Amino acid sequence: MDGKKLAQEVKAELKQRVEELWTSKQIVPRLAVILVGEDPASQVYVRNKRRAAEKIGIKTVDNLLPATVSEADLLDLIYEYNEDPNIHGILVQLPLPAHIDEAKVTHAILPSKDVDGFHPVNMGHLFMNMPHSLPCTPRGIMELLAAYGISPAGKEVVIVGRSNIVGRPMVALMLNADATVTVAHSKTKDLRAVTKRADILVVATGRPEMITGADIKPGAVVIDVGVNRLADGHLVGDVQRQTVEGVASYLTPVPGGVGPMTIAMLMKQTVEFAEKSGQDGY
Ligand SMILES: NC(=O)C1=CN([C@@H]2O[C@H](COP(=O)(O)OP(=O)(O)OC[C@H]3O[C@@H](n4cnc5c(N)ncnc54)[C@H](OP(=O)(O)O)[C@@H]3O)[C@@H](O)[C@H]2O)C=CC1
Ligand SMILES: Nc1nc(=O)c2c([nH]1)NC[C@@H]1CN(c3ccc(C(=O)N[C@@H](CCC(=O)O)C(=O)O)cc3)C=[N+]21
Ligand SMILES: [Mg+2]
Repeated sequence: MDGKKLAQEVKAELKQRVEELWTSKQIVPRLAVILVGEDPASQVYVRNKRRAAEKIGIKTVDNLLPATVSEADLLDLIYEYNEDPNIHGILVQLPLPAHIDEAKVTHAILPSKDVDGFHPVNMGHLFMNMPHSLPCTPRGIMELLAAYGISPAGKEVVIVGRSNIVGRPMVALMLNADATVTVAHSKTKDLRAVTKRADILVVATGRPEMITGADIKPGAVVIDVGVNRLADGHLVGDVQRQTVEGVASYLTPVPGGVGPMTIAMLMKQTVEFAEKSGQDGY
């Protein structure tokens, strides 16, 4: 499944919507990105986001804060963006340094500007199938499946991983799409027995190539969320491509699968918020 190609198509459509927003309302979508510390992987994401935004016509306001920044100063920056009517989306790159409370920061972002969909209000709405903001990675996966004509309705969907960023919101989106959902994690007994049931398997563990061909039902659709940088600089997923390829009907590559879709969905959410600005919010 070619996430890179689909992401290009999504971004081309967004570019048109951004032009229309300017013509009709003289609004430029603006996204504030906050990165704390100098984690090299995070810097790559921030750079990719900035590049995608530039192409579409979204303005990004990048804040690269030192790892030593205080929680109070970080919160103050968020409050400023909450108040600023020209900022439509706020994203704080996770994980944060240990001295900063991630929950406190996530909860400080105004739900109406929460492009990641991580605020408990947005997460709650999502689980009740009344979403305001959709987490980018799971949403990108749903759009990939749709583009390939794969409907989760009535299917056995197994999600490996239960993080707030990927696994949990993925559960909600799959349930909202009428799948029968099973969630596996590090305490799951006999993981293979569980993954082998899946018609659609979503893997988000951060364990390089942990899922192999022996873990898959023949013909399954396999979505690899993992992005693991090996010591030799090589990028691999959580799924072992060589052994899974021959067993699965579809597999998302790493790189070029879920990653580019995540960025495209971040752009989409920002444009949607800009389009809604001035309307009844929260
Ligand atoms: N492509 C993209 O857009 C994105 C990619 N990623 C990538 O996806 C991966 C996962 O990210 P994230 O969800 O943030 O990771 P977390 O570390 O937050 O969560 C990992 C989850 O996997 C579970 N897990 C870990 N080891 C095993 C195991 N051996 N068997 C079964 N379950 C296991 C954990 O279980 P437990 O809860 O019990 O600890 C946990 O729920 C990473 O590689 C990350 O880089 C993440 C976000 C976006
Ligand atoms: N608040 C927050 N929101 C996030 O969405 C978020 C986050 N924090 N912290 C980190 C994870 C990870 N993540 C990725 C996004 C894009 C790629 C991506 O574009 N990957 C490319 C290649 C990247 C490369 O070459 O390194 C690909 O898979 O083809 C990867 C990973 C978003 N995350
Ligand atoms: Mg922390």
